[in-house]
Amino acid sequence: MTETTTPRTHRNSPRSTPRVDSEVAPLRTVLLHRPGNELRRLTPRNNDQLLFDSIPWLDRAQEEHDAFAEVLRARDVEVLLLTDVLRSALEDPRAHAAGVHAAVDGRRLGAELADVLRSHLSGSDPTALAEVLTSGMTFEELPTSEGGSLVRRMHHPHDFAVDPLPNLLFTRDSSVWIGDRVAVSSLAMPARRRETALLDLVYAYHPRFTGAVRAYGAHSAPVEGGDVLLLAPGVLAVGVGERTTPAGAESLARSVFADDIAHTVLAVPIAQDRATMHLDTVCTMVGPDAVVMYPLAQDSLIAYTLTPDDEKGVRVAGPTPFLDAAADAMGIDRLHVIDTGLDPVTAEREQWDDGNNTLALAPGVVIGYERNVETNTRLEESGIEVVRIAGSELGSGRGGPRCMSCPVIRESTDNG
Ligand SMILES: NC(=O)NCCC[C@H](N)C(=O)O
Repeated sequence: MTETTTPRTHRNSPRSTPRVDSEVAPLRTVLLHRPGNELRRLTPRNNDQLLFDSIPWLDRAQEEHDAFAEVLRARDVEVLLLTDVLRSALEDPRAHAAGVHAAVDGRRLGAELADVLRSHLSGSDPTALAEVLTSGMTFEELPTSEGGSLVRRMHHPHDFAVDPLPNLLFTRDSSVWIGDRVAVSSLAMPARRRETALLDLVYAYHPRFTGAVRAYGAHSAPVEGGDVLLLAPGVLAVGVGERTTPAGAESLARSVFADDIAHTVLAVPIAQDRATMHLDTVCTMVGPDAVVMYPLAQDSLIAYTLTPDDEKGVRVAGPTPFLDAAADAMGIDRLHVIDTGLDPVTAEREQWDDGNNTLALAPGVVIGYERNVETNTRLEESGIEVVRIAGSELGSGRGGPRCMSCPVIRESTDNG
């Protein structure tokens, strides 16, 4: 299967520079990652640590992902693939040096092997470097060298000299556009931390993102994009749980207030469980004033309301029920919850399979996994168009269409 190398240019879009103000305004450009050899690194011994629930079948996962990308292109969405933009960015010698730096972990390799790997990667072309950065490298794949490194001799040949990044698939989490600024996430789990360096160099050196101004600091307290919902222009909800920490939510709020790109941040506690690792696993927006939400969360979600104070600090109010706090901040009467009306067992099963993790293509039009039959049916009964995609393999990493997509351009909300 060949990889799309040239993103298709969208038509009829008045907006061509990155900007995202809402969850549901018409989607124009999105960053995806087509799964690659990094998934071949998963074994029953490492999949827990690498945050996968089983061992995906790569060929089928690629087919499913290609179909996902095609659904987007068919709706006139420009699809940027992370591997393509990473390779292009690595053409810049400064990005190449940053990539080599990100790959070589001297603490793991020791001075001698670190030098060997650094010099090997410094001479490699952008495609080869991108492959190592995404798929990692085992000790047996390291370049040969003179002498007898203790590190090389004592490691198992299949140990990772450079860790693979199978969760790159979930581009939602590693960066998030807020207005015309991009926040490169500070990812919480060790298995995902190196993703920050890759997104950092893409946004710094890919010509498409020249001039992109940053929000938040990539090396601040953990904030993951799956926890960040742009409820309305200037209003963010930030899940705080297994990934985003209270300190992360507070410092993101400080940063967006200082940049004047938001006026309210709702910090929403979520259970510290794998099933609810991000806010978007229990709640996503399907219309400008409507969400689909895990029924068991509907009455229990609360929010602390953060606003800027006069001293350039953050005022904290609440907690109050999330739906009330959200409607208040959005300036609407009510944030409607689409009633999926599922019995508790079906609700739990479909939540686990990312039934609530929809990606809005436009107000009232979302992409969802086909397997969540009942959630999708109830959404349609409420007037939401659901474009179904297969995800039997993609879902093994526990992420749905929203998790697998980072919107880069959405149309202005005036017409959305
Ligand atoms: N926003 C999301 O919920 N993303 C899914 C991330 C799944 C990935 N295997 C992880 O555990 O981080």
